[in-house]
Amino acid sequence: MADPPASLSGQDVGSFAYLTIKDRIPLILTKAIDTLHRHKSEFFQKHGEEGVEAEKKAISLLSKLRNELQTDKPIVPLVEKYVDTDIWNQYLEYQQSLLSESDGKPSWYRCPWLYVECYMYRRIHEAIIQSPPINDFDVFKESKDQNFFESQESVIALCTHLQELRRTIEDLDANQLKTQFFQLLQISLWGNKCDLSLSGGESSSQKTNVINSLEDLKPFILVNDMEHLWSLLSKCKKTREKVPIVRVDIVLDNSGFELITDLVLADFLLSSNLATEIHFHGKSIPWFVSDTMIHDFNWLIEQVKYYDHKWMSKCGVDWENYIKMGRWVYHDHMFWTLPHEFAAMSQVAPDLYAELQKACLILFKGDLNYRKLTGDRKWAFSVPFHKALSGFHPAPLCSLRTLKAEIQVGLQPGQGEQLTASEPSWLVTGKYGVVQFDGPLAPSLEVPGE
Ligand SMILES: O=P(O)(O)OC[C@@]1(O)O[C@H](CO)[C@@H](O)[C@@H]1O
Ligand SMILES: [Mn+2]
Repeated sequence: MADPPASLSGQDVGSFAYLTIKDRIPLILTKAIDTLHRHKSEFFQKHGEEGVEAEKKAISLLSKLRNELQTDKPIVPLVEKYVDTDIWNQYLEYQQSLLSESDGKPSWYRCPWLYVECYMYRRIHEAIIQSPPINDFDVFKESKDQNFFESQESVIALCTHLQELRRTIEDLDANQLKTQFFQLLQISLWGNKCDLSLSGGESSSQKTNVINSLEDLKPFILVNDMEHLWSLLSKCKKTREKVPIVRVDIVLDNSGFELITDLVLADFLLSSNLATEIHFHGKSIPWFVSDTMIHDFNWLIEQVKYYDHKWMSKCGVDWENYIKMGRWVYHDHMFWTLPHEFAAMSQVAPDLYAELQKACLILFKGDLNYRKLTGDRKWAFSVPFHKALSGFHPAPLCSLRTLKAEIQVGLQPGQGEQLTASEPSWLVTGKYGVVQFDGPLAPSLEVPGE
């Protein structure tokens, strides 16, 4: 099999990767430092002088990181013992092995963008765990919570919509159910626009009622495989006597409004009997500013449950019950916060790969997951999604992604080039999206070993 294309990297001056490393990541680091500053009195109240010293230490570590990045210093090994420290340092050695003598050391602009961006977030985590007693502080928690509070109107509308849907769901025929399914898939897709790492931490909450704008947004869905998802889940539903469990896994992305859209979709999948259990996969450390951790997941459900709105609090009560009954299960494997492309998962995290193989369908939310599914490489726009997955296929899978990086595959011949000509920023603003499926080929088309 031919070598895959080169990785996106900061070596391409002017590229989105280059601009992210040069401008956006230092801004995110500065905001993290500011957040620590603003919590100084809280740290003092909680921990006395020790808390203030810890804040100072974390800030100096983050400032050092920012300087390394802004002066393109060599990437340095992690030093604090943690569950994944050795894996990260082995990965750095692997990056070194890819460079020739003359290339020099792995550095911020020389290494793949995917690696250095993930590494940056892991270094933020190292700075915090090196600063006890504030070693469990989430520098992004405030902005994740703020995104939820600023999206209240849309959350109320969505929860009301879901409860109305649940009241009538028994009377819907297959076509009506499909229509509702497609609507909630699109709402989950567009919920992905609310991403703080794109906005550099600036607010990106959902201000308008997204349900009313689905028709207007439809032309911006470049790949729409929703029919595949419907036929897959309908088939699973029909074979329930033989296969009683229909499991859908959702690899989460951002907390706040996007997470609400994912929980609403997950509730519908159970209420419609299209699935019998939902498994969510979140991050185990603060990641890409807005990505969901267990404390965000639990906090959000608590907020919804105690919100002073009848239908919203009904959703929160239902969602808490799904978790208690084991119909919703939350996982946070450390693989999701490693730098590896997903094609490496079966080698690096065989337990996670085996877990995902239990699913009838895996939904991958967001842009970073898409970058890892396709290896963040310079594929031609018309390369088939299956090929770009480079053998990653634990189960039928679908990416729900708004485009925020210069990578897109599975387009029609000429479709990408046409967009580049008419709208040069189409790959990176989040304005366009895909619902892109990779499932079992029809048996006659399956070519062994391809
Ligand atoms: O995975 P998400 O939350 O959809 O988006 C994450 C992300 O798009 O934010 C940054 C914006 O440049 C990218 O580096 C990264 O891929
Ligand atoms: Mn994200």
